[in-house]
Amino acid sequence: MEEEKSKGEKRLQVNDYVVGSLPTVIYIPNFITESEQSQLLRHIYEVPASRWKFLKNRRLQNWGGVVHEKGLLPQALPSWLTKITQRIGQQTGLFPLPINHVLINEYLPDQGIMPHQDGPAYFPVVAILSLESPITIDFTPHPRSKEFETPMENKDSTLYESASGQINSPSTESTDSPKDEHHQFSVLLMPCSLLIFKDQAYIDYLHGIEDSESLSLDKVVNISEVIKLKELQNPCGSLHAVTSDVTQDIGQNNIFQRTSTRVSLTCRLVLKDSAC
Ligand SMILES: O=C(O)CCC(=O)C(=O)O
Ligand SMILES: [Fe+2]
Repeated sequence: MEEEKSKGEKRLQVNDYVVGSLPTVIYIPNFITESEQSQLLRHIYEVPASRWKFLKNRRLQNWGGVVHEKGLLPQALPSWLTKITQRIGQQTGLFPLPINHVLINEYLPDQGIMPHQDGPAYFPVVAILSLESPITIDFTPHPRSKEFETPMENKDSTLYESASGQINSPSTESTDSPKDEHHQFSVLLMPCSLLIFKDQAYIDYLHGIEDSESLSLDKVVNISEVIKLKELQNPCGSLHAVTSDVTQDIGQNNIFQRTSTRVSLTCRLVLKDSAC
């Protein structure tokens, strides 16, 4: 992989990591090592219990300050987080300023996050680091893409907005069908991986995780990760079938059963600092 040096960190050629048909969805496997994952998890679970905010179907920690319409009421990120956010900034080169906001979401196997947009408070690039267990994140064209809508009604919007401190535009639970079913896709997020989505994927798509213990691999665009997952689930299984006919194998067994907790770090940049 072609790489160049940038401020002590190797700059990745992010275009080499584009998955699916949108050029603005980037998936980097093994962005951190397993030992870095363990260190992060240790920090996450060592914080005082009061750091956790409980939502209807998951809990989260908010780091960096409170996000509201006027911008961010900033609070410095702890060093165990800046270690990783600086690396994301330097290796991807996709953030014009240091990442200043991190949400840590914890999902039990039957928990997810409803389809939503992250909204205009953030610079339109999101980096999501996945820890502990795999999950699929689904992208759906916004029913009214191109224009930013405010929420009308949704399952957990009140809790989500107040407790997470972010300005979100969750899906409206409307019966509108997406503009083009064929443009729905999923990305399989393995532990230690980094997902980045930006621009069109940020603005014209909703993203979400089903609150179900069974996740479909049908629409996954990063197929090589599906193969890895199947190897993990069935190390002595029919590997030859996987390598000889990937599509057929995925078609035969395309449900992934979640059995353990997943933790994610959503790393973003709030451009407006409301303290200024
Ligand atoms: O946990 C994830 O992968 C998604 C989190 C997310 O979409 C958010 O925090 O806005
Ligand atoms: Fe999000």
